[in-house]
Amino acid sequence: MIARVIVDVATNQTDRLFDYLIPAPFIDTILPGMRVVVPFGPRKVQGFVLEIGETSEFDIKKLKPIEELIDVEPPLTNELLDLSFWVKDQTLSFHIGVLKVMLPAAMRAKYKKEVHPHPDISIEDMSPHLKTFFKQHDSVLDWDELIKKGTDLERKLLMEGVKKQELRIIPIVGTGETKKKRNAVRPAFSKKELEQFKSSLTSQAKKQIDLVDYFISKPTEISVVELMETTQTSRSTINTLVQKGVLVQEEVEIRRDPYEGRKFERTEALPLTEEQRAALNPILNKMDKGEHETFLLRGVTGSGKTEVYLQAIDRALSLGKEAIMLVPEISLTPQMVKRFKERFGSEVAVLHSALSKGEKYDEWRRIRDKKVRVAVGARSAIFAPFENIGMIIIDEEHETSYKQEEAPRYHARDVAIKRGGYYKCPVILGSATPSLESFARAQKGVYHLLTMEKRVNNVQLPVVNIIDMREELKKGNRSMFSESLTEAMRSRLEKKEQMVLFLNRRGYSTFILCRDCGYVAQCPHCDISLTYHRTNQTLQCHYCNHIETPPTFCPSCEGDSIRFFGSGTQKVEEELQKVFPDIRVIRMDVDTTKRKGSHEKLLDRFGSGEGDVLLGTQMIAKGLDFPNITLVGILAADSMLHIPDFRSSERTFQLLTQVSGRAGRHEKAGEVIVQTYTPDHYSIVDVKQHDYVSFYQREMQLRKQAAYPPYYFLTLIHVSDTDLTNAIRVTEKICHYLRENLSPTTLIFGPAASSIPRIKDRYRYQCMIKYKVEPKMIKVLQEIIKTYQGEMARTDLSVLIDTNPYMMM
Ligand SMILES: Nc1ncnc2c1ncn2[C@@H]1O[C@H](COP(=O)(O)OP(=O)(O)OP(=O)(O)O)[C@@H](O)[C@H]1O
Ligand SMILES: [Zn+2]
Ligand SMILES: [Zn+2]
Repeated sequence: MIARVIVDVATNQTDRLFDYLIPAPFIDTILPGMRVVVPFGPRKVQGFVLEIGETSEFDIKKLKPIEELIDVEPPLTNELLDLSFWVKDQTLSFHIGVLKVMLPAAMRAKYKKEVHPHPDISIEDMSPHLKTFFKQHDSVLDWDELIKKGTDLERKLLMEGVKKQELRIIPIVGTGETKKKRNAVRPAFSKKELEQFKSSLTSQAKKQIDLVDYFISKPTEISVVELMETTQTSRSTINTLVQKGVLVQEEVEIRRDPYEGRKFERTEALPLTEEQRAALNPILNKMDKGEHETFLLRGVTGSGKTEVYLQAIDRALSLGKEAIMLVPEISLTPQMVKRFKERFGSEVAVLHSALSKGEKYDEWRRIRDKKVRVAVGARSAIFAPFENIGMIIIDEEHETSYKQEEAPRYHARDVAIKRGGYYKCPVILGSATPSLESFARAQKGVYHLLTMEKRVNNVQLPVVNIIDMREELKKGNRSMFSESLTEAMRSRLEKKEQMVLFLNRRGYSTFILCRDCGYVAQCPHCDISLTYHRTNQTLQCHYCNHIETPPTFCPSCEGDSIRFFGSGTQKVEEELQKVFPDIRVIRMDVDTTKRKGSHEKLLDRFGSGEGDVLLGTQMIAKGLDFPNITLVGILAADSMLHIPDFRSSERTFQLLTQVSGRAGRHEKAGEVIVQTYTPDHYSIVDVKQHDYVSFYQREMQLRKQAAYPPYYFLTLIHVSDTDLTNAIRVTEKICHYLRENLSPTTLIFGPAASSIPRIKDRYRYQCMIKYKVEPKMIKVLQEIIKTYQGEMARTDLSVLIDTNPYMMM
């Protein structure tokens, strides 16, 4: 017997199946989808078994045997193995990279496996040899040890035990951060004793008193870190009380189910509005018939798309099937997760990047073991290893985070549709602002278009006012808030209503500039200006992490007119405090949400009314559904328009619409104030009118003129090298080769310097291909990779191909 294996060595020469002999003990147990250890040249490497066969095209005598089975049950299903071939071709990736991206990160490393008697079987009922085996060993047995040390017969018997379900193998996957424990303290005294102790303290021991007070009101265990946070005390104060015997310190296990112990009230399906019903029916119809179709659900913000998703998933479950729900990372908020947990309870697994490796593995395991039937997660959840999928949903389908920006450069939307075809189930792409590609496909009838134009309960869409900031300047208002916005904020503060202030992070960061000579601090390794970070007063490069201290004198003219420009969220917060000294600001940006769970805490605080303003970046644009928000202010609406990317208008329109959508979602009417320097730009005007279709039509005109998607397909080839001339030379050669080999209707642009011509001391060039039909495309691109493979391995040259680019820089 032969196993065909993809080995974990990513070069072009290895990107194919290698044949290995299956040693006798593994013959009955080995299955496609399992990982193995195999000899490869002088090394031992991991690999995935993709096929098992009787014969090899190669000389059997020269084949080497598999050394080890890493998995006892295959982590990848047959369908995912098939899918991996397709993904690798579509994205021009190494096969091994695709297989690995389908598994949770914790499984990319080796892990321990414990052997236990199967819980459904008593040792007495086991086959005789296993019985004696367990009688001899009463401690926990390590699977790999047993396999390594055992005789061939013993190995075979063990394998059979697993197959016959007499044994159970429990993988012990480390969390990566391994420590699963934390320090906690609890009071050793009763409430009365605590009070007595408190009275024995002098008033100098203020911090100790604070701690004692805390435990008088809350006599339960709390982690040391949390205690320090809530009581604003130090570890040493806590230690003092531990030494005095007032508190007991102990190590407690951190539970890996992040939602364990949390109670979710079950919700029932809501009676649908007419529009929701009209959207849901055709989807249910397809599901009942067991047919695949891709639906594009365009529903304005607050139209109740989520309820449609929930009921579609519900139908899949009642048909005995499973469902995958994708949400962009940033809108995978606790609020969002809650809505799914409340409806489907313990049927839901959640996969997102805020989980630790171990937690992610546990959730993934629950899917693979069929313990849950709904997977909610960000991009990679599209590979959830279900085997009977009835529904796949991609919320906010226009989000570019569904495209992975490193190899394998897959788009979750394409994978979703591929899997939907395999399982003959519907796929819903939902958005208030669909991508142009998807809407164009819906217009052509490739996707089935469903529309919801009204908000639930006839709530009105917010009134959008556009403020021309050039006029403000003329009036002499130099602050970052226009008069209208200041007035609107004042009135919300009076009415005790809440507001959201949005600052676009991208293209709008703080930099330093010399007012005399125009010097801007630049990264010495990248052609990009450095960003000023207020918190630790440094200049940082966001591309290579270079850090330096800001100059006090201009390095160029030696003048002292160095100023900080632009406005980050911190700056906005300071300005807000100046105008409204009592305003309570909850700021959400990369700095305030670094710690795990802080995102949730900030939103909870805002939800419970502890803040007047939620101030933030992209992070607050989506998914928020708070009834008391009646004002949304957008500070620099056009900052993204100037990014050199053909999608910049589309992104501006999408983002502004999403942020606006946070206002007035319930009883209270909403207002949006958009501050801009380009009030006449259609992507801003159409936001005011809530007119997606108008925006779509104008943008399509421009895309047509400029030959961009959806009229053309794009492929971008990035060439970079520390050696400038070589980067140019290689790009020239590639362009030449493409011109020779692709059809005459295909447009080839390049070589051109990238819009950031240098990053980390590497010079960057591009070649862009625009095409309509190009059957030879994949072959030609594979040829290019092959040509430069060797040079890339030996030198600093890098040639990257992106067959569906979203980052044009
Ligand atoms: N049929 C219904 N009856 C009553 N309330 C509903 C119904 N459907 C949805 N809702 C409520 O309406 C509000 C808006 O719905 P939801 O958040 O699903 O909208 P959405 O279309 O997903 O919006 P967005 O794109 O802005 O996130 C929610 O509070 C939801 O609970
Ligand atoms: Zn200067
Ligand atoms: Zn840099």
